[in-house]
Amino acid sequence: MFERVCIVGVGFMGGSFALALKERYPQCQIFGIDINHSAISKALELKTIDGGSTQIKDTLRFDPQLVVIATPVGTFEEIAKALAQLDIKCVITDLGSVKGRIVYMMEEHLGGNFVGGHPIAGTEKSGVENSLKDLFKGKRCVITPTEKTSPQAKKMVKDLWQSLDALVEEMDPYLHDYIFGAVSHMPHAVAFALIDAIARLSKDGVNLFEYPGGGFKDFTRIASSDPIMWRDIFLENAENIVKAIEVFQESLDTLKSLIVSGKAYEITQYLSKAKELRDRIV
Ligand SMILES: NC(=O)C1=CN([C@@H]2O[C@H](COP(=O)(O)OP(=O)(O)OC[C@H]3O[C@@H](n4cnc5c(N)ncnc54)[C@H](O)[C@@H]3O)[C@@H](O)[C@H]2O)C=CC1
Ligand SMILES: O=C(O)C(=O)Cc1ccc(O)cc1
Repeated sequence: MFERVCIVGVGFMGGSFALALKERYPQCQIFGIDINHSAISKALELKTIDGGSTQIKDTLRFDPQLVVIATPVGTFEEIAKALAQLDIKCVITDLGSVKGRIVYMMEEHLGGNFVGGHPIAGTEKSGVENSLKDLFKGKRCVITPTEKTSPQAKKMVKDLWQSLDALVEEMDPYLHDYIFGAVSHMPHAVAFALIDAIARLSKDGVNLFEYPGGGFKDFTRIASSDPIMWRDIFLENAENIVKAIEVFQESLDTLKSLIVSGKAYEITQYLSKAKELRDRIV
């Protein structure tokens, strides 16, 4: 089914997508584009890609059936403009964590052949050397077609994700940003901020980072995530994230007041409700 696929951004996600494609379609040739020369050489060395270039114009030479954009979301507009200038006619999709405005902007440049995508699968690691071939298996993948999306392009992207054993769900681009602003982006902001707080609570020669137990490590693993990727997500989905942070601050303030006033019963109620909701997550 797939013979030539081009991946723009050969990092953790682009590399994982390449490995998953290769496993499913062993005959598929994968060409990587990355502004960072060392990403291309590592990917070639690991045989994650079959060819590569630091120049997006080389996409044309490869004549792909599909282009997958896997760079930080802040780079999407310049990449869409470059692909539009090359007059690329194939289907184009992406793996970015923010959709909303971005999807409509990409469509302005690329037309109905663009289909927004977001696999809800990842880790705190970045770089092609950390790529995982089974990353998408059994994981949700949101696609965000609009009224402008070509039905054939949508079908190609949907079928591809299903063939990689992902669980595809279609969603409005702005609803996507509300949901993932709350369940993914805000918790990452909280994890980064928690580390900042612990740094500021360390004092008089006491380095609090020497003492964490498993809970702290579990909770803050995602604060090891790539700063550029997360800067771009925070800026691109700012409105939803700021609202979610405000709601979180209210929840924290409620708990804080219960602690300050020593209301043991109410604290138990608050914690029991949170535990019950958390225990329901599969
Ligand atoms: N890391 C994760 O767990 C997940 C990430 N995503 C999304 O996937 C995308 C990629 O993330 P990662 O692979 O984790 O990042 P990464 O940092 O591992 O890889 C990004 C790659 O893009 C390259 N790049 C940056 N600007 C470029 C440009 N203008 N042209 C060509 N290449 C460029 C970088 O050199 C790097 O190799 C992001 O949009 C992110 O929001 C989505 C789901 C999960
Ligand atoms: O590391 C984790 O647990 C993540 O939550 C990874 C992740 C990061 C960004 C996404 O858009 C989707 C998944």
